[in-house]
Amino acid sequence: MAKHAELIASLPKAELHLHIEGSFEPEMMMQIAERNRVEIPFKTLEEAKAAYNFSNLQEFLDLYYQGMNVLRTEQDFHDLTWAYLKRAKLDNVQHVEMFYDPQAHTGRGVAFGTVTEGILSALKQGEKELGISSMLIMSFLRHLSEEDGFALLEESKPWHDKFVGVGLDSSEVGHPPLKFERLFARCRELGFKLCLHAGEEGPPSYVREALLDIGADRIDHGNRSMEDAGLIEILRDTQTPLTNCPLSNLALCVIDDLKQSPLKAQLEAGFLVTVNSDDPAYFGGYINRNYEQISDALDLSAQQVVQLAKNSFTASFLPENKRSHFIQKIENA
Ligand SMILES: Nc1ncnc2[nH]cnc12
Ligand SMILES: [Zn+2]
Repeated sequence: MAKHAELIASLPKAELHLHIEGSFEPEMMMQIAERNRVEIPFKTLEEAKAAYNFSNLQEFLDLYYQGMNVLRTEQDFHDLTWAYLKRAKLDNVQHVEMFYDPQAHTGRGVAFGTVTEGILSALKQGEKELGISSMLIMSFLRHLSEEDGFALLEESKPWHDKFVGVGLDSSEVGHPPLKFERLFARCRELGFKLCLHAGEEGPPSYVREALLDIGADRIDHGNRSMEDAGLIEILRDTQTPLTNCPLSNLALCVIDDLKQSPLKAQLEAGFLVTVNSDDPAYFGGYINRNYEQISDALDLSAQQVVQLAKNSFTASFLPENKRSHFIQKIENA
């Protein structure tokens, strides 16, 4: 058992970096494939699990996009989201800011409204029945063009009040934030928070672009920021949140060992860093397992674990009164 397992289980947490399509467990994938009569390349659960094996981001993404191909109906998206929320509840997640990738669905003929309404209905149910508050972040796929991004922004117009922000994900190297400079400027004008994956595989210059040229409100991953002393200073001084995903970093070979994670150094440098699960069905663990494994690997103190849980609310897009409510709850725990 992990050293701080009980403490971790007891702490209220916010999950700020979670792709709902990355919570698609192979069991559910097989059920939905059957229900929708969609062919998948696995005959058994064992075969599916054996395929969840990758050595970089692109290998993972190829599987991730293939897996979500079985999702076709509003009910599918509802079921996927509901399953995640029930699982998150077990880990004492009390607030989630969830990414989804509409272009990965509209690009194969599933309507934007089908995807979005399915997710939203489950989030509403999660609030009511599980007491988990939630916000939705619409992500742009960075391997597609900025023009495609503008088309998504237009298509999503009737739902703009349902999103707290927009994101940028998928294949990082070769697709720097500045490729989407005009798109994010427009999103900022529309009042969206900006969350960009940067510095996962890509160089520190991508984090600089996200932060200084685009004006990101949060950096997703940001591991490679540690290679740039100037950037370290900026991240500390601006308190721009970083959403670190330890088991994702390990599975995608961003690090060879959890001991190489920058998380402790970032905490000790005074960054507003958080722990998240990214794509938990693919990377071997939901949020508590991420906290447990990284705490053991880096020998984090109980105080540092508590700090991470507090950071998860401080770094959220919740209004100040709600953030301090949760932080108070942690202090009283
Ligand atoms: N870790 C990750 N990096 C980039 N794009 C993603 N889409 C889903 N998970 C991702
Ligand atoms: Zn991610």
